Amino acid sequence: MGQGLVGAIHGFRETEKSRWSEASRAILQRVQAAAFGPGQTLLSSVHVLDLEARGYIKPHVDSIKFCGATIAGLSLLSPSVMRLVHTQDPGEWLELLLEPGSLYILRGSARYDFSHEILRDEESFFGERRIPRGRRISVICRSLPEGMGPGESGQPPPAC
Ligand SMILES: O=C(O)CCC(=O)C(=O)O
Ligand SMILES: [Fe+2]
Repeated sequence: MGQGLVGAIHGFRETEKSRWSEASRAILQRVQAAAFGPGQTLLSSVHVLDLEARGYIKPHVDSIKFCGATIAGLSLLSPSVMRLVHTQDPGEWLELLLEPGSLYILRGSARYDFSHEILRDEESFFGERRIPRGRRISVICRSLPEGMGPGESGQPPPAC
């Protein structure tokens, strides 16, 4: 696990999955086509995170050692709010409403210069709108760090 994430996620279980049904593979291929460039190699397994209704993710930047330039996450079941905050200027922030079935893509400045977090139920508002949190499952694809071949990732982190 990347150092950035230790202790960042509360109320969860997770797995790394590399074998998928044909139907799921078709969906993952759409995610990959939308989010990743032809020059990007993906981590060999996909990260599946199951957050309970009271679970949440504290602000963090995914490890630059274990994860490359792009993070793409498919959200399932409960809607949630993801907040991005600039690491050098906390006054610069934005929130994303992650509807079930939606895909977010963090790359460029959003990947490196902003932390991301998933708000806990008590704080789960999108603007004025209350977004009650239930169980949420996310399916997260990440690229490998630049210059790292698929066989060189060492211990694949359960999460970045
Ligand atoms: O659940 C998500 O969509 C994000 C998870 C996350 O930030 C992480 O595993 O690093
Ligand atoms: Fe993350």
